[in-house]
Amino acid sequence: YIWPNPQIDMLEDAYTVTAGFGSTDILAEVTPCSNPPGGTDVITIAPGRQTAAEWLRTAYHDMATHDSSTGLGGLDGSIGFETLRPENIGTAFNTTLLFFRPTASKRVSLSDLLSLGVVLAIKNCGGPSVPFRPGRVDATEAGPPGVPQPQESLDTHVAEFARQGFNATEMIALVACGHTLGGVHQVDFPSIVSGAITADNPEGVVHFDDTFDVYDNHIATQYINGSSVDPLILNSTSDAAIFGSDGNQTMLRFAQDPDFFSTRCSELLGRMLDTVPASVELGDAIEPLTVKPFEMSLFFNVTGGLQLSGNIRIFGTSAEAAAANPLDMPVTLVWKDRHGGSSSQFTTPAVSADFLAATSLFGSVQFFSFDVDLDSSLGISSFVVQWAYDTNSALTTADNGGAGFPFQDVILFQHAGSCHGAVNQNSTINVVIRNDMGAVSSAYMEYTFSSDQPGTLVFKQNTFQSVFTHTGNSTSPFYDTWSTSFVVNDGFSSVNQSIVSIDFVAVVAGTTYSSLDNPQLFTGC
Ligand code: HEM
Repeated sequence: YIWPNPQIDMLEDAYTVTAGFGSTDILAEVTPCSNPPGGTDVITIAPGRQTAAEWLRTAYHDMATHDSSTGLGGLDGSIGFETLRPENIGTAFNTTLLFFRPTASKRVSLSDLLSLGVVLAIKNCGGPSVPFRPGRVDATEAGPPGVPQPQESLDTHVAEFARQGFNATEMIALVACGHTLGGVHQVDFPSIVSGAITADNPEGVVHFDDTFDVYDNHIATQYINGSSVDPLILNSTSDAAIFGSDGNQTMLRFAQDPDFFSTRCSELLGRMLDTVPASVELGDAIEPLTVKPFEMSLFFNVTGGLQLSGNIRIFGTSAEAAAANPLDMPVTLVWKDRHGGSSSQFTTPAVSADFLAATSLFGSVQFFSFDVDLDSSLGISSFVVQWAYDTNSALTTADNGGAGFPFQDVILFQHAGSCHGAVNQNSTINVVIRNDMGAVSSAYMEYTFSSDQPGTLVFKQNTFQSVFTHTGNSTSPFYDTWSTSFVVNDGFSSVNQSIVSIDFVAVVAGTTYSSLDNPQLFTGC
C-alpha cells in the first residue's frame, strides 16, 4: 500500500491512530471495554449493555448469512436490512449501525467500519490483534436468512457453520471467541434468562463469564471447572451442546492455554471478518505506515502566498519509538519543484505547537504539523521526510517506497470563499488551476452526500458532478481562479448529512489531475 490511496488512507488512519489528534471516535465508544452505548445516536441507553460485545455480535450476525457454496452473503452490512428477523432480535444491531453510519463514505464502506470496530474493540478489551483487511462492499438489499439461534439443534448449528465456511471444531472455537464478551439479555431472551431485571440492569443482562469486559479465556476456564455462569450453558441450550460436541477437547485446550485461546481467536475472528461475498476482493491486511502525510493541502493564503499545510505522522513499535520526545525529534520535509528539480526543505520547529498528541493501540504515533510557503512559479511535485527519534541519531529518509510522496499542484481547492450548503442551500466551491501548462479541457468536482435508503439505517452514498467555470486571475500569475455553485436537492426527501466527500478534477493538456478535499478546511455556508 503506497500513499495516497483514497480507499485505504482513511481506514489506515483510523486503524493506526486510535485517540488524540487525527483519530476517529471509534475507540472512545468502546473504552472502557464495558462501555454502554452512549451519545445521541442510541435507541435505548441501558446500563449493562456493552458496546464492544454488541459490535462483535453484529459482525457475526452480518457474516452468518454467508453461503460458501454459492459465494453469496457475508460481512457486507446487509444486517441493516435484516433487523426485523427473529434471528436478529435486540436493538444492538441498529445501535451499532447508527454509530458507524456517519463515518461511512464513498471511500469507506460501512461493512469495513464494522470490521474495524471489532478489531479495535477486541484489542482494547485485552484481546489479540485481529488482522484487518480493507475492501468490503455494502449490500443494497437483504441477504438470505441463516443466523444460528439458541433453540436450534447441534446438527443444525454444525450445518449452519459449515455453510458459513467453518467446520465443527472451528464452530466450537468461534462461539467461545464470541461469548467471552457480553451476555444474554432477559428482555430479548426471556425463556433463557429470568429474574435478572433490576433498576440497575433494566434489560436483565446475565454475562457469559466472570470477566465479561476482558477478552480472555474465562468462558473456557469456568466451563471446564464447573463454575460457568453462561446462560446458554446453565439452561442447557446452544453453548452447552456446542462446547461439549468434541468431548470438550477444544474448551479444555482453551482453558489450559490462554495464549492458544488468543492466537486461535485472532485467526478465526480474522476469517469471520474476511468472510465476504465472492464478488468482493479484500486488500492485504493493513500495517501502519511508518511515515504518512495527514490532511495535507496546498492553497493560496490571505496574503496571496502559496502555502503547503498539513501534518506528518510517524509511527513505530520499538522501545525507542515509545520513549521518543517529539520535541527532540528532527523532522524535515524536503520537496522537489514541479519540474522535478531543485530540492527545498523545511524543518519543523521544535515547539510544542507543532507537535500534536495522539496514541495508537498498536505502537507509538507522533504528529508534526507544517505550514510552508512555496514559490508559486516553481510549485511542488513530491516530497520526502527526513527524521530521527532524537537529535543525536542519524536521519532516516522516508521516500514512500522510492518515488517520494507525490503531490500535485495543478488544481487546488481554495477554502477562502468556499462553503458547502445543507440540502436545498447553495454551495460555492472555488479552486485555482495552473495556467501555464496548456488548455484546460475539463474541470469539475465530484461531490458525494448521504441519504436515507428504505429498509436499513445505513446511508446510501450519492455522487454528482458540478462543472467549474473560469472566473479570473489569482494572486499568482501562474494560476487562474475557477468556481462552481450548486444546490443539493436533487429530489431527495431526506439528506442526512451535508457533503461527505469531494474530488477535484482538471484535465489540462490531455492529462488528468485530481485531488481530494481536506475536511479540516471545509466549512458550511
Ligand atoms: C450457534 C451459534 C450462536 C448462538 C446460538 C448464539 C446465541 C447468542 C445469544 C442468544 C445471545 C444473547 C443476545 C442478547 O441477549 O443480546 C448471544 C450474544 C452474543 N453473541 Fe452469540 N451466538 C452464537 C455464536 C456467536 C458467535 C460465533 C459470535 C462471535 C464470534 C457471537 C458473539 C456474541 C456476543 C459478543 C454476544 C454478546 C452480545 C451482548 O452482550 O450485547 N455469538 N449469542
